[in-house]
Amino acid sequence: MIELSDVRKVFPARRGAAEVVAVDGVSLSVADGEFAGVVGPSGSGKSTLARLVNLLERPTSGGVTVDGQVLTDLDADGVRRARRTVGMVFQHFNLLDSRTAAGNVEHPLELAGVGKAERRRRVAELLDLVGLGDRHASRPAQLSGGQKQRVAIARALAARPKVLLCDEATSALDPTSTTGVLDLLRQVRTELGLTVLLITHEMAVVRAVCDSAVLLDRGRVVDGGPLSEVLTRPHSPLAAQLLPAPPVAGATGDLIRVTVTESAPEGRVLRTLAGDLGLDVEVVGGSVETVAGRRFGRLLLSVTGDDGRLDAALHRLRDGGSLVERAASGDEPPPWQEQEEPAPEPNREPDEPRFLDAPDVQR
Ligand SMILES: Nc1ncnc2c1ncn2[C@@H]1O[C@H](COP(=O)(O)OP(=O)(O)OP(=O)(O)O)[C@@H](O)[C@H]1O
Repeated sequence: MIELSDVRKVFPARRGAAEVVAVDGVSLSVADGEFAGVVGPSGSGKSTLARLVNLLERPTSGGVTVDGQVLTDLDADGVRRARRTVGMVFQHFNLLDSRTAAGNVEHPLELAGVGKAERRRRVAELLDLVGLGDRHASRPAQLSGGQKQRVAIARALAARPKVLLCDEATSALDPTSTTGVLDLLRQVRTELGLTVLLITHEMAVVRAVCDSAVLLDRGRVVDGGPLSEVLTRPHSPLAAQLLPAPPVAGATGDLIRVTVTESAPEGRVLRTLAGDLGLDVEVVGGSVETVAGRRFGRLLLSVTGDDGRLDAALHRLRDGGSLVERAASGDEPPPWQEQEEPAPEPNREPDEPRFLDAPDVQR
């Protein structure tokens, strides 16, 4: 379990630059076995937050507890020992080029003083686990990006950690390798009972693997929770990023956006509007995604009928558990969408479409 309580990290002013409050009073709890995401715009404090969890950065104030141990109470030696319970995977793999795949995985075991026979056994087991049982002798330069990240994951698991921190672990990978690495992370989470904290700017990654997520903005948590709750929460800026909504530009008529879920699926929504209430309904746009293993989607519907029947329709859908909003072509994106985006890196997937959240979301 990971527990952050009111954690702040202030980088002091240096060489004429002002001090930076990178993390500003974050409290966060990730349960044992949970796969949690941290998202937010560039500079919002995601990487700093990850580094606070294993005390690569010491918080300026606040407490960090991992697997029941209050890391912020430990001295430097204690922190070094406790850090073994936290594995870390980075965007650019951070492998030693001079060592083979096996040598890289063996490295933390050497540092921990594990005997040679045990090291060999463990390295073989780990490389098998990540699907590289036949690449022991390959050097990083001979491996693809996805394979390098698999070696890095094996290395992070060498000391049998309880927690795995992944900082943009798939951001340098092509889509196929990304899928393979995410599948592997889910697999090791389940097989080894790990708790995973995954930092990413890619909403598709959160949708694919996370059970929960928090949205950071300027060092603060501005939204978060289990994804199934977030996606049905009115006004949720995190839901707005997670589920692409169809743009309203160019659409005409009375427009409504409906969030569909497994308990209020699109078929039922359309039947209610067209069948029960006899409205003319046109699907203008929309998408349905699998998020946290369940189906969620947002539809933009153009509905024609008199005002009374339209109001009745909105009530009927809300009573049936759907999140419904009226949409208008003048919808403005909320302020958090206007912040500067990170510069795209090579091989990054194109930015996800963004959901334009209307201010009148109601159940
Ligand atoms: N060692 C440091 N010294 C001074 N400022 C720092 C340091 N590390 C990070 N910062 C600042 O703290 C803020 C948060 O940075 P951080 O890297 O945690 O953000 P991020 O959300 O991970 O950004 P990105 O998505 O671009 O990687 C930024 O303003 C950054 O410039």
